[in-house]
Amino acid sequence: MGGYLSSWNKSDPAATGMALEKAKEIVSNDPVVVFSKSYCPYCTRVKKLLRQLGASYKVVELDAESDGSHIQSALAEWTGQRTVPNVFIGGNHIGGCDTVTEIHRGGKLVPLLSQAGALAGPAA
Ligand SMILES: N[C@@H](CCC(=O)N[C@@H](CS)C(=O)NCC(=O)O)C(=O)O
Repeated sequence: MGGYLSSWNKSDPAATGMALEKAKEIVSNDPVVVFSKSYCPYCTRVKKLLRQLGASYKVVELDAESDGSHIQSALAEWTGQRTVPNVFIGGNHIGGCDTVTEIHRGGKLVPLLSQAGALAGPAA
């Protein structure tokens, strides 16, 4: 059985493996990474919070990437989380919008961002 319909959106271990390598490389190269979907309101909320805090962050919009569904599967295998936003800070998996918001409420988000080097230093 061939054709694009038979492969559409089905699990593809090789592609997921390659997507995992790619996701790990992105996460190790950027202090803050948000795997997102452009239409996702929770993603918008997280990106807005990070922007308001003055953090620099990398966004990967999975719905705009040709291998986005493979990256999503790879993230699910790696982190146990399939939903977006899927946020990493300092190379560590943090979670989604609820978790990031909760961490911020507890006063721990800014220190995490700072430790990861995502915040500009204090003005001289
Ligand atoms: N409680 C989650 C909600 C996230 C959520 O429901 N995201 C939706 C998109 S708006 C999702 O990932 N749905 C599954 C999918 O898009 O594959 C959070 O705080 O991040």
